[in-house]
Amino acid sequence: MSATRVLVLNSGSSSVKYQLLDMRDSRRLAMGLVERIGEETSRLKHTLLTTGDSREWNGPIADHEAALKAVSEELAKDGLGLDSPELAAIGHRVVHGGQTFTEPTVIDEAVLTEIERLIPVAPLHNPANLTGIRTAQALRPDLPQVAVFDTAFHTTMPESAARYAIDLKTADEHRIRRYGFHGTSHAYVSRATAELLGKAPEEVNVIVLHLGNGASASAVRGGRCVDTSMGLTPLEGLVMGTRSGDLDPAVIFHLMRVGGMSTDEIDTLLNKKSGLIGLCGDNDMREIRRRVDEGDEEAQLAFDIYIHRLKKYIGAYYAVLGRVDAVAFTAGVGENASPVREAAIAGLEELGLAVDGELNAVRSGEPRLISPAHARVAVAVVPTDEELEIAAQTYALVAVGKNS
Ligand SMILES: Nc1ncnc2c1ncn2[C@@H]1O[C@H](COP(=O)(O)OP(=O)(O)O)[C@@H](O)[C@H]1O
Ligand SMILES: CC(=O)OP(=O)(O)O
Ligand SMILES: [Mg+2]
Repeated sequence: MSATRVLVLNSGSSSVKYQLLDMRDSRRLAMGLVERIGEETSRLKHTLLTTGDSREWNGPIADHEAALKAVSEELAKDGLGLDSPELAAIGHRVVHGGQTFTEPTVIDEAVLTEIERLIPVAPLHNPANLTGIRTAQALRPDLPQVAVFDTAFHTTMPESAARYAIDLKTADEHRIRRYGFHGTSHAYVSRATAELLGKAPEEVNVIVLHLGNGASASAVRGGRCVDTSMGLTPLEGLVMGTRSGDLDPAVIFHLMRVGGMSTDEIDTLLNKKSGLIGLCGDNDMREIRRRVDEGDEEAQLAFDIYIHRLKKYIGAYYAVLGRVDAVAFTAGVGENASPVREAAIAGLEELGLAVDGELNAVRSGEPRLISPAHARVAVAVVPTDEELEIAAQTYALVAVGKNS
């Protein structure tokens, strides 16, 4: 019996998402989520997809190591434990791979050292990713562990997009450049959008809008990323759940000199207390829309700022690409919030962009067009599947070794 299963771990700052897939037919066997790690009210939700049964566990889970052990126990209850001989590999989402990692990579000590070296540029993400890897290694030391990097898809950006206009020597000394993130999602969604249009990825230019709690836009020409909105860290670009996105860098000097704030305080302000939550106290788009519908002015302003920034990036990437075949909305907000899609595209008719109200209101887990028939540019909702993409890349890497 050959091992054909892959466990995918996506360790976030306070959560772990996981999926177990059988790569013979890319079928999901189990999936789940541990959230609020480090709090008293942590929660583990596990679903066995072969039966559809779900279990929930509530109580304190101290750290990512404890979370992964709890996940391993849940999987074992369904006979899918990490000790299974059918497990071929564990695939890990790693957020920052710098310029070093342009491909999925089998993890060894040197790879771990490099991921650790990149912590200063991904302080919310890389430490959690590392704990996930180390815990998984301790549970199955014999198994290949593969890192799939958020930054990899963006390494095709030309220097004109990847460089900041600062002194070259200083930039190079500190490896300051635009890396971009959510690359696994941008890669998957741009390919799925081409498929939806019945074309090969090489034939189409797509603007991908990944709108989750973290949010980023990318310009993809013929399957290759040519620009993206996140930069050195996942703080640049769009307005996000808790992150400010773009601002005048002088805001930081001002807060230090005039506001008397420390570097760490400003870091926390911009990464955790800004964006939608900073503007209106809520970061969940469902809650913000509910408040907007009740006439809440703060929520309306937060929504308007969010949409204004999004629209600016659509225009910018239209100009970068020159010709656009599709704009694709994805992730939690992009897939579910029809008012966001409607407002972001409103007024762009001259660019060939429009949304059909009825199509936009459809709720579905399938890729779908929401632009009117015969529109010059397709507008689409394309659900992302970072876990499937990580599993496919992980399996491709380990299966090649086995079959050759
Ligand atoms: N039905 C919905 N309507 C509007 N927004 C939604 C809906 N469901 C989820 N969201 C938004 O999606 C966000 C989470 O997106 P997700 O892609 O899962 O983020 P992440 O992977 O960064 O945690 C939530 O914070 C919420 O704003
Ligand atoms: C890179 C990033 O912002 O990731 P997430 O959306 O998972 O926070
Ligand atoms: Mg996400």
